[in-house]
Amino acid sequence: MIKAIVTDIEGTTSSILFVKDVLFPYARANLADYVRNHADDPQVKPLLADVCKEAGSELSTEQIITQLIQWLDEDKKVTPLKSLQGLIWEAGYRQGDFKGHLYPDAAASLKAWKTEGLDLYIYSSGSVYAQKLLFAHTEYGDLTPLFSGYFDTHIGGKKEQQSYDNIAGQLAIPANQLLFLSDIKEELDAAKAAGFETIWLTRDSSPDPQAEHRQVNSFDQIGVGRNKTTQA
Ligand SMILES: CSCCC(=O)C(=O)COP(=O)(O)O
Ligand SMILES: [Mg+2]
Repeated sequence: MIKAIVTDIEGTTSSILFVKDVLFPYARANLADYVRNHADDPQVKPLLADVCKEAGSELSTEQIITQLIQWLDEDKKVTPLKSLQGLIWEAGYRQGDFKGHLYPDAAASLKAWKTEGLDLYIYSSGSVYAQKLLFAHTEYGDLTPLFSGYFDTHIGGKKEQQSYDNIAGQLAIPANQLLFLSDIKEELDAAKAAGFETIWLTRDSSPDPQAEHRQVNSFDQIGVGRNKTTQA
């Protein structure tokens, strides 16, 4: 019996194009000015120090900016970059430049599952701050009350089994009572190795007949909750 659902964002609850064509370009366009203007802020300074640690050398502010832009262009899931992106997106959400994208089927199912008593969690490479911003500013209003918690790369990388062991440990729920939803097979493989139930959101792509994960193209097909099972 599934007690809680842990879901990925990009490609799962929300469109990849929203992240690639709206969020990432907005962060890229504003990153240099943001870092220059906030380099000494207490919440930014340690992130810039983490960039140097991650890069393995002392960098000037301008070199830090160049390094961050390189990681952003390569879509590297480096924790200080993800934290800075969240801080930069805040202005975009607050000014109404964009809203957090959510597939209609994801919004409806998340609401229904919560009503049925399932606990819902997010696990994304985007920072917890960025996750909360996205769900607080959707076409469906503020959906943050649906979620009982959020995980980002501070718990570990999404393709590592240990991260899912850590999540199950923090939630104090046996892994076989947790369902993980993602669009990325390697993330699902890691979750399955930790004992999670898994479902692969294939959305518009063709199913993979070899995969060990149940595949659906919409949240409507998932069918968990009271008197339901995760089996196809
Ligand atoms: C919090 S939304 C921004 C998503 C993001 O920055 C990202 O890297 C996508 O990661 P995900 O783990 O949701 O695929
Ligand atoms: Mg994803």
